[in-house]
Amino acid sequence: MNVFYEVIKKKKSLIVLYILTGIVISMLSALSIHYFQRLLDGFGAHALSVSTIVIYSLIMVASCAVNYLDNQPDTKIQNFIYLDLKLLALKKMSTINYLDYQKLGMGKLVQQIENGAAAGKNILYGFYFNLVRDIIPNVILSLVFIGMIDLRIMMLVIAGYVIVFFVTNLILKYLYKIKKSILIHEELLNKYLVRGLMELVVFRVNKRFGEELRKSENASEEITDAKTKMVMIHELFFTVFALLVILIKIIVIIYSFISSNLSVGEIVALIAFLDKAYQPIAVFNVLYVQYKLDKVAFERYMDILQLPDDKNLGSGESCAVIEGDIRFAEVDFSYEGNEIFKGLSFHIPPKSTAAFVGESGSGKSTIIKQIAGLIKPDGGRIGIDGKDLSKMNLQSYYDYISYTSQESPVFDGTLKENIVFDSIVPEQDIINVLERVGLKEFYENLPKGLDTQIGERGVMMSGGERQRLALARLYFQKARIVILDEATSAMDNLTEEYVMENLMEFLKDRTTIIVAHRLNTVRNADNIYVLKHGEIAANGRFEDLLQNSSYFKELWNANSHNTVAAMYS
Ligand SMILES: Nc1ncnc2c1ncn2[C@@H]1O[C@H](COP(=O)(O)OP(=O)(O)OP(=O)(O)O)[C@@H](O)[C@H]1O
Repeated sequence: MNVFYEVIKKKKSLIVLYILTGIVISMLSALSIHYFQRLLDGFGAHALSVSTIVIYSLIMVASCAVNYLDNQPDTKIQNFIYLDLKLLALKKMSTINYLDYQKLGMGKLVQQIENGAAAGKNILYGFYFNLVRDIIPNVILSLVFIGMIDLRIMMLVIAGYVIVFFVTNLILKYLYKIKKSILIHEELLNKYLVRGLMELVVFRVNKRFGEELRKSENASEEITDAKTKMVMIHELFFTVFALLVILIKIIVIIYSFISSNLSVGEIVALIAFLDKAYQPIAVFNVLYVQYKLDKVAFERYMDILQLPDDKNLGSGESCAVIEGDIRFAEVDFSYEGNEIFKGLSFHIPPKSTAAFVGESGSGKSTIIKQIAGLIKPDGGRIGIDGKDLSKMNLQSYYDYISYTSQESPVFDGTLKENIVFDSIVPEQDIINVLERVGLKEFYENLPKGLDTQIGERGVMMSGGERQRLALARLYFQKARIVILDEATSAMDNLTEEYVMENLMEFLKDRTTIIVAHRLNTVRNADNIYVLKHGEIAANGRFEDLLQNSSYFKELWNANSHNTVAAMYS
């Protein structure tokens, strides 16, 4: 599997060392039984040699030392496999086709990645590595040493293996079904959990928690029952297996007694080797069953990794957006057959401010995502500085655009880091910007000023403060095209007016695109596009629209505040 190769290739030498150490441990273990047999026979015959005692002791000491040293690669390998698989999922998110990403539910996705990474670790580390460095060497060495004592007993042991494999395959089919049900219910449970954590206020006030808890309890009961069933089936297998080994041991003892051609040392060694020959097979069976079941979880993880990438992220023409000229020419777009735009055309000249307004669902966000190259048109053309966006390399395009949404993330770090990241900027410049976004007072009240920790581990910020923090970042970016998607939605009118006035002044030589529900936000835009069901119902400056577009007036009046404002205008 390609994904395993991706993980392994980073730590090739560590893995080779780990496999070799495993083989050495198996050899030392077999040799220790062999020399123990020689010790016993030496005792019995009163002919114990010093060299046997010395070699036996050295084997035991070496075995202790290698077992201890083995912990280091062992711990490293199992952790990095698990974590690397998680990182691969994050890497996938950085290139995944946006529309496919939208279809993935967040809670389920997190659990799918969690289960998949754990399953991948079990498959690679728990199954393949165990097989190569432990199970195969132990089985081969035990059979060789048993064969050296008696070939017929070796054949009996091999016959036992066939029975074990037969039984294992029988139970596997049944376990598959149970495992799939566990995974589905675990993903569901996680979905409810994430939803409950993220929507606490909505769920509490709307009294949704009761229903969510009921569904979660059902899922949790299904998981518990299915897991218990799986353990019981596994344990039944072990019990049958232990009985089989006991039976073979009794046959060997009776056979040795009747034929009376084996020494006490040989019988003790045979019993020990029988355990060594079967123990890895028991382990193998558990691992094999687990491997097959883990494949179910791993396939679900691979489904995510195999989702298509946005092809424009890795290929296409590199570009330099100098002007910031945006042109939609006859753009068509549908979401799975549901038509959103048909022949949509408009032009946003460089260094102008364009705004998109309109009722919910009219297509504003879809246009923004198309300008950002996330959603591709089905027909028509989007031109940036005259070049076809669908032929551009988005990685180079993203050097020139910035996107700020209403959900402004606050990162774990200081106020300064949250604004300029790791750039070196004079503190006074940051303080000046904080004033322009109306956060001066907020900053002045912070215990350590710009070095105060905010976000998860520090000061919590209100929705409006977070949005102003996100806007402060814009003052330190050099994007030619700036997208503000409901970026001031959580601010009060006065604050918004102050912040936007400063920001528009700062952005006057860039192309700025604003999406807003509150029409006040876009009052000063050069061109306002009024969208209705995916079409441009009207466009122009604010005052002109108010006079000439009945639909815009309707939108303006719809807001209670605006209604009052309109009465006095
Ligand atoms: N991923 C999707 N799959 C299917 N339909 C979608 C998807 N995203 C949006 N839509 C539909 O496309 C239409 C336009 O959605 P869009 O998000 O662009 O509207 P909007 O004007 O930004 O709405 P709002 O103001 O509520 O954010 C809506 O009818 C919406 O239901």
